[in-house]
Amino acid sequence: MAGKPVPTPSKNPGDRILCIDDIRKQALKKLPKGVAASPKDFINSGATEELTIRENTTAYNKYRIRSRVLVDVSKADTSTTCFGQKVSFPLGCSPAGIQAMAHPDGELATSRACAKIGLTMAISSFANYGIKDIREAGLSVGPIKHAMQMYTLKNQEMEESIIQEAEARGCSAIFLTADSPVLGVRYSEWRNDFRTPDGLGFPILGWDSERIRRQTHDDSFTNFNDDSHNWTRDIPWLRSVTKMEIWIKGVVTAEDTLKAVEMGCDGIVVSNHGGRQLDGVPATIDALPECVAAAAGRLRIHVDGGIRSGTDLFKALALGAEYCWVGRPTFWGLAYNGQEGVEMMLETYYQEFKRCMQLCGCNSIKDITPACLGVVRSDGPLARL
Ligand SMILES: Cc1cc2nc3c(=O)[nH]c(=O)nc-3n(C[C@H](O)[C@H](O)[C@H](O)COP(=O)(O)O)c2cc1C
Ligand SMILES: O=C(O)C(=O)c1ccccc1
Repeated sequence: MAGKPVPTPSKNPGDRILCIDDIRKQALKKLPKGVAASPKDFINSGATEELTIRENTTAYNKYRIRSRVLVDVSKADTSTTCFGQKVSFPLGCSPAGIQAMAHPDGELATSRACAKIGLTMAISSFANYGIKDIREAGLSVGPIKHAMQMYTLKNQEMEESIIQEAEARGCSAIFLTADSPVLGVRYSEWRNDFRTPDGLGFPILGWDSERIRRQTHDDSFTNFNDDSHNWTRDIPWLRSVTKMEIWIKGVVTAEDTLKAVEMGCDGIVVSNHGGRQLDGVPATIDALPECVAAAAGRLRIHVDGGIRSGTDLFKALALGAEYCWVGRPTFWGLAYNGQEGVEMMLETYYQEFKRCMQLCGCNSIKDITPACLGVVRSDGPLARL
């Protein structure tokens, strides 16, 4: 359970894991080298100039924390709820495909780690393990909620059967990834002719390794995802086939937040796919406030992209997100040390987040409000939000 730091395996003080970037550095040493088609590049890179990837992280730096002092924070409580279940703090593992390229246990390890720390996980349609196995792996450790990530597929029968399987196995929500009618323009992936490493399948889709290896990542996307996806056709259809919550992942504007409200969605994940789809879209922390304002409490709002510390998490909550997700750090944790590495990654966020709350004088998640932040201006004092 969150609260106890996970012991650092390395005896070498220089290798001690103290922050997320330490885990990333250790992971890079472990991920297969190979210059071509390297999973390392695939995980860390994104679309064209990678402006959005960089801004996802750096945009957090313009906020400063208006910390309040002399508050009794001895009983500060980081817990909240996600999909109706108590979680130890507001963080989960974003849906991210092909986790077995970072560690053979892949999504099973991530599910166990999330359950151990008391958090939620989203399952990618492109997971290397089946929904049943991922659910059972987590549930064998403790109560855990899962969201099932979906794309609108050209093959609607297949889409429906995946949704039914997810519901039957006890998933709580659909995350409909809406930012990917086609894959982004990815120089690194294309130059490297990235293909899923040999031996890994996508059981949720019924694809074996041989089939996957025949095509590039880009081709499999193009052949598979329906670029005629749209709000008015797809959301009512989803509602008609499932009782799970329906969330739209990939929203970065007030206009689309209003669309999601209009279509009766349960929530949105403010996300730019970790800067892997359309380069030049805003950092998610910069898009969040307009989405929060447009929603006006009518749907739930989560966010992912570039969150690399407990302080980033705190800032996202202060700006109106209810829950945050991380993508690449899961791969780094897996590559570093499988399930234990993901636990260490999640614990690192937990420790930083709890201390940030305490040092800011916050005793509960509801104490984290816009009043906790200011914006740095070049020409004057800190501006309040
Ligand atoms: C290697 C990799 C695979 C991903 N696979 C998926 C996926 O299958 N479905 C999806 O909706 N998003 C996918 N994403 C995007 C993540 O869900 C998430 O939006 C993003 O990674 C968050 O940004 P961060 O990596 O900066 O935390 C993937 C991201 C990465 C890095
Ligand atoms: O590359 C991605 O961003 C992505 O969404 C994905 C989808 C399927 C498998 C691996 C990654």
